[in-house]
Amino acid sequence: MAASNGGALPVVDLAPFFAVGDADDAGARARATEAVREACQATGFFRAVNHGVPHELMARALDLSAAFFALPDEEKAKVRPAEGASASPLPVGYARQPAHSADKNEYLLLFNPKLGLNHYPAEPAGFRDALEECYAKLTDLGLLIQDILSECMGLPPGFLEEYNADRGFDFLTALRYFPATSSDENNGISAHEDGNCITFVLQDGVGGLEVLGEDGRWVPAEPVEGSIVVNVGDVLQVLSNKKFKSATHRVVRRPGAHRHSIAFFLNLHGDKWVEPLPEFAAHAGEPPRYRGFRYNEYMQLRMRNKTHPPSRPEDVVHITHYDI
Ligand SMILES: O=C(O)CCC(=O)C(=O)O
Ligand SMILES: [Fe+2]
Repeated sequence: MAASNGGALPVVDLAPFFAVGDADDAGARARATEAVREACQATGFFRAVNHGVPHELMARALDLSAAFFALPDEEKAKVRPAEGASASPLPVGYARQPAHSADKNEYLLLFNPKLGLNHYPAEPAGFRDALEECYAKLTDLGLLIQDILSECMGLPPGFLEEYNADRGFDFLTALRYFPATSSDENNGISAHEDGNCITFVLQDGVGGLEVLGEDGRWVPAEPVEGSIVVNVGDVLQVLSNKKFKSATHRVVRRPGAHRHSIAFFLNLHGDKWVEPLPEFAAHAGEPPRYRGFRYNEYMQLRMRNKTHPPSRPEDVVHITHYDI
């Protein structure tokens, strides 16, 4: 069988967090928590299995997404609110990366369906339901992983839950990457770190997602059916004063096939203040490695990277902007 074993990505089995009444649950939960801690300190990337998101839903959402992106461009372009009309932090609906962008993909973006801000495609039938079901399940998974992270960061129970209690800034993107046209025309998403708290990726069988390993080599996050790739974003790297890594990752396009993925971003409210927590700085006898900032300021600087790409790569804003 050509399927890989998932390469070098650590696998975390979340089953013990869903089991009830088994005497060994506490031990199994502690082992899973330790595996998350190790992965987040090493690269910030792992693969979750038995995560509570039904495999049938994941496959259905990816299939319907492929059917949507296969529609003619005029159809897809209808799923876009008028310029300036969006009340959401990012434009909802369909978009294709601009021609000047090094990233070669198109996507459909939605916020929390409960906010009523989204624009959905009329076709294919069932796509909206699948996206909304995914959104709800991935939010639940985000809250579970956030609890596990709170625990493995040694924070008081419920700390991150309280710090990041607002679900108004999370978003989901269904993505389609175009096939590579040659071996040097194959960038899907350039190497980056996610700015948010925690990201999940569901992907079809094509492959191309890669994470930068500790030794500086790219490790493929090969598709493994039913698994979800999890990565830590910049917010957790800052809170943990660099103890937890915001994973550097990219997507390399493969020849001969479009690639489909669904990414969910557990985010932070724009008004939140982000700085190294005392547990990782003063109380640990460590100097803070970042100055504090309001999250919205960082989100806006990152948006500017896209809307007004700086001509010099060193002017692109990353979390290093707040380095001390
Ligand atoms: O499509 C993927 O596999 C990853 C997407 C990603 O890294 C992003 O949107 O930030
Ligand atoms: Fe990303």
